[in-house]
Amino acid sequence: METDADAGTVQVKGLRKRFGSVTALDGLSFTLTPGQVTGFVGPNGAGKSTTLRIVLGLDAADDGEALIGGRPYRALSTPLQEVGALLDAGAVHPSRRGRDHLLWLAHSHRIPVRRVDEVLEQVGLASASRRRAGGYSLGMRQRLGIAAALLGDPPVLLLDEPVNGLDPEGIRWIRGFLKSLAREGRTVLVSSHLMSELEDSADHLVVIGRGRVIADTGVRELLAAASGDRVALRTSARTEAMTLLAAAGATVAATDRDALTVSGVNAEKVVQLLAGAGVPFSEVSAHRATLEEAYMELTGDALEFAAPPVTGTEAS
Ligand SMILES: Nc1ncnc2c1ncn2[C@@H]1O[C@H](COP(=O)(O)OP(=O)(O)OP(=O)(O)O)[C@@H](O)[C@H]1O
Repeated sequence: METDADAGTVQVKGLRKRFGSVTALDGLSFTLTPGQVTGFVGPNGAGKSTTLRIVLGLDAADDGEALIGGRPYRALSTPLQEVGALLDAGAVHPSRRGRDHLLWLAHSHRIPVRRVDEVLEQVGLASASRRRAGGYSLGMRQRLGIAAALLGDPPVLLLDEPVNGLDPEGIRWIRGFLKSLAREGRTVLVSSHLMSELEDSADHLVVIGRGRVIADTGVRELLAAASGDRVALRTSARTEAMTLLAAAGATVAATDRDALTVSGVNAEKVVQLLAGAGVPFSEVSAHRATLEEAYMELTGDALEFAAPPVTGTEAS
């Protein structure tokens, strides 16, 4: 990897792009920093692929610019060593063997052949590397695509929907792998239209909708804000607990036969009140929102294809 401090920084500045009457990008700006997995999230059609294509010099912006290590993609002298990308895992010719595909890439970019075997090993494809790509499963094609992105040992990795179509084992593998790449100090961007896919892997999120940034935030901060002061409570005496907590000024909602969500009173106070009144309980914990909940709260109706909100008791 390069040691240049700026090599891993990706800057997207005021990108605009129209396709006929469709505004795909409407003044999009964000910066990616090294050492983090950034989730690039938005519903279908939000503009994720268009952004990545522009960053990678495959499409031209109408306005604005995208810089990798301070330079536009076309100005990079050794692009594969500066940015690795996975855009379309199906792009490998089916009759080509996995290893040959990487060898061809390595030769054409003056990358040493030993890197081919290193990356095949790294993505867990070494034993299947002499098979033709046409016989690969989707998961194996994704791994080959990631191997190609890693070939030049770049400080920046941009992966468009790498989890798409993977089985649970493949998803688990990719999450851990992306995190380990970020821990090595690389800048990792992974796009997805499903927030749940980024649970446990993203450190930072850039959420977009209709070609604009809706949120640019740390995952921890987002979850803390979405979790609010809600407390989850498990009790076999639901009615008594509800009456007691409501009398103390809390707002209480039943979420299950023996579970309540309490807001307006913190966990410590809930324990104090229940214990003081002799109401039995088996669990009191600060409610931790899921990334999906936080996302819905954040984006609300900003999303083009959001489902109508579920209200009242249906939400439980
Ligand atoms: N080559 C093109 N010609 C016309 N319209 C396009 C083209 N590429 C993208 N668009 C439109 O631009 C908008 C943004 O598309 P884009 O593919 O960037 O979204 P996305 O967030 O990647 O969506 P998905 O999750 O479905 O991949 C959409 O309305 C799309 O239909």
